[in-house]
Amino acid sequence: MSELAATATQLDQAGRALAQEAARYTRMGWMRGTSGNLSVTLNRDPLRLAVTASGLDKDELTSRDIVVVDETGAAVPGGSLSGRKPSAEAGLHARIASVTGAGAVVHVHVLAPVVAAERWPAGVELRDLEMLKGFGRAAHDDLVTIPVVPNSQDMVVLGDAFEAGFDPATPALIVARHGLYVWGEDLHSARNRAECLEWLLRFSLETRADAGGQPASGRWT
Ligand SMILES: CSCCC(=O)C(=O)COP(=O)(O)O
Ligand SMILES: [Zn+2]
Repeated sequence: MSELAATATQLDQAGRALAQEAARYTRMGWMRGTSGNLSVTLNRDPLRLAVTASGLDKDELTSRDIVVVDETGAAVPGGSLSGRKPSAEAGLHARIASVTGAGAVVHVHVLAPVVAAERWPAGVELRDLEMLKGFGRAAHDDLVTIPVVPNSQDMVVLGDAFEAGFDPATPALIVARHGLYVWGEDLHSARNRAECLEWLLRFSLETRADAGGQPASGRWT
């Protein structure tokens, strides 16, 4: 295997999957403008990810608009068929994949997590909701806390903050005033988790009194 630690076929498959998934998130309104980025793990040792290229409209990616990066998020030699740069956030993708063993990492600029982090900057607490099952947790779990870290342009700073608060049972991270990271064994699993978590966060914002929401009866809060 080459320095890329991936065959041309693997790269083509990864590129198609990432482009298709990014277009789907754009249609959902979760990758507005050029926001958001996605990655899949190609190889564990050495760590190699295929990550979306930087600064592109994520609705218009082709299978060539991906870059192979190493464990620091740096492009490996010959890692881009299109000569593009990796996502500015590739370093955090690589850190998450390294620490969690995830097969895919999704970063979206969906609104609810960012608003929730404004309300609960120490972490967003969720409990007793059926949708927690779709997030890989039991609905009856006492408490699930989605960690929140301050935004930074330095992916090492963000990675250190993520790792400091990492709980293996919670496959998500909110970056304050920025967006949401969710991971899973593949893109499909990460998307399911992201969709369920977005629902959970919207529910919290709309029903918790400490977010200015309207509890229906008070019985469940
Ligand atoms: C308006 S997007 C600002 C950059 C960002 O947060 C993002 O998710 C997209 O960055 P990339 O380098 O992956 O295009
Ligand atoms: Zn972002």
